[in-house]
Amino acid sequence: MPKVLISDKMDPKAAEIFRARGVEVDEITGKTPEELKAIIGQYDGLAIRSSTKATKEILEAATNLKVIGRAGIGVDNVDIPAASAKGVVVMNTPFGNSITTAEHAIALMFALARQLPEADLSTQAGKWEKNRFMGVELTGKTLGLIGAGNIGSIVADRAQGLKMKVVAFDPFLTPERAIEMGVEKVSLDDLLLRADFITLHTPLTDQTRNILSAENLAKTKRGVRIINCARGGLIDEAALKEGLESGHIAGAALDVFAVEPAKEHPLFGTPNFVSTPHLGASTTEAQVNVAIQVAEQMADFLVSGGVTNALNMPSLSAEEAPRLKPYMALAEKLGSLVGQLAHGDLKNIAIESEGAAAELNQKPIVGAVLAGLMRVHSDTVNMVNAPFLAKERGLDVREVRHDREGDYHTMVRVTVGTAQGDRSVAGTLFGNAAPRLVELFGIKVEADLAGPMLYIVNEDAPGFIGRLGTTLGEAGVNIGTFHLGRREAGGEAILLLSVDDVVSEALLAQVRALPGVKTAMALTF
Ligand SMILES: NC(=O)C1=CN([C@@H]2O[C@H](COP(=O)(O)OP(=O)(O)OC[C@H]3O[C@@H](n4cnc5c(N)ncnc54)[C@H](O)[C@@H]3O)[C@@H](O)[C@H]2O)C=CC1
Ligand SMILES: O=C(O)CCC(=O)C(=O)O
Repeated sequence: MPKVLISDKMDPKAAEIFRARGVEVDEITGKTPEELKAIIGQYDGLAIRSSTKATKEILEAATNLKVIGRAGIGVDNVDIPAASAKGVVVMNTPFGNSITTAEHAIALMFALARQLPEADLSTQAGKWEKNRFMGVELTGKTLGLIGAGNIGSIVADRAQGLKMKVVAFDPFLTPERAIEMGVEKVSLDDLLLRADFITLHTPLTDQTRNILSAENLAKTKRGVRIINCARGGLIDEAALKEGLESGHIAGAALDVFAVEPAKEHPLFGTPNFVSTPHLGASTTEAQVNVAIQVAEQMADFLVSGGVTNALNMPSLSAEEAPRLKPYMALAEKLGSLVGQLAHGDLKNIAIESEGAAAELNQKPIVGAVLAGLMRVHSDTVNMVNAPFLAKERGLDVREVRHDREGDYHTMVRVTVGTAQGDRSVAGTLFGNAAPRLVELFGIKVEADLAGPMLYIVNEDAPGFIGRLGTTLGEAGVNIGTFHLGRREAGGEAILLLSVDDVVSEALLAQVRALPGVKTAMALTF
């Protein structure tokens, strides 16, 4: 009988479902990492919320673990690469607590607009300070939404009900979806300039970390009020404190902090600062939803092998799995490559298969391309929800099978439509197993897409490779593999290098300054 550990406080429905499905369950919360390490080896499944950190060290000790189920959305407390490397499936429940979290953002917006926490404290202290608390109306104000996904779109809907004007910054929000949501799609600078209230609803990624930096906070309207129910780390907390103290920022409400639990914090006691202890998902309804969902998904997987809402594994039947697996690895890498390289709004995407690939079920291949593409911007995207999210966001997805066989016995090509025109990448499988890039933006180049990489476009000229090698070598960066392609002799050339460590911004700047370099970007796979 499979055995699951519930290591964070979860609605009792989860344990009920596990037992009813024939899964043995222990509920042991509040363990230190060392204590968890000592017991995790007994379990096939680990059901968590946000307190348990499923780190590499814990996973190393998890000798029997097959699945981690997150009763919630964010999986930043799970080391997904380490779990994948161990073959542990990571699942989340992407929609169960969205309404509740959106409502918390709205509640905090009201708390700021009417200084509810301070007014409550003062009134209960017997002060009756009617003249001290002068609020602002929400009606007619502009709400700036950073991140317009599941939760952001519910916040937008509720804010419109309050007669607010909603402007949104989200690189994946298509103009069509913005119209459908009734929001105005704007640049971040425009949002900062115009918003009376700003609310954040993005995951924490390299692109969103510190999105409200000191510099960006300084661009906001005087009197702005800021709400964060997404992830700590999106706002520069020291700059936020300065803004509140100077009066430039009229109020800030944080449900999440860069370091949690935040039992002490420089922001505590700052005027017009409101905080809650990561309560965004804490309603009875949301907790019942996510507990039921996570237990059902994990039990399905442990008892019958069914996969739903996995972040590191496609949904697959047992027969298709072995043939499709390498194709999905290829598809995800190609999606990730175009996601990292193509700039601006993507309007459409075509996934073409030819040769042996065209004979397979295309859905998992398409799902893997979309997951790779969108995971660049949101770590909550998975194979299952990627096609749905693409549709919701108005991304036109085309799936084409070609009967013909070209230069390769099997090939997958991904083409995205951008404002600069179509951008296409293609790959094959070597030995029917190893994913290989074979074409990038019209240039033939063969490469493994793995680990940290460096992408360079340069003018094909003698001496360049030597200069590049010297620059990387002097910075202590070891080159693993080196792949080269060019349109024609003396024309545009592409270099794809795998490197042992992620290339820093400072080193990228040095590479960009080399003669003949047109583009240099760090990529990760
Ligand atoms: N406080 C709490 O208890 C809870 C917090 N959350 C957090 O809320 C956040 C949002 O969750 P969902 O809406 O479900 O996720 P989602 O994946 O549906 O939406 C995230 C949105 O952020 C956008 N985005 C990605 N990079 C961006 C960038 N650089 N700039 C602007 N937008 C960007 C994406 O395109 C996407 O539309 C997550 O971080 C999640 O962990 C979720 C539930 C409860
Ligand atoms: O489980 C919780 O209380 C936190 C929820 C959360 O942050 C999430 O679902 O991303």
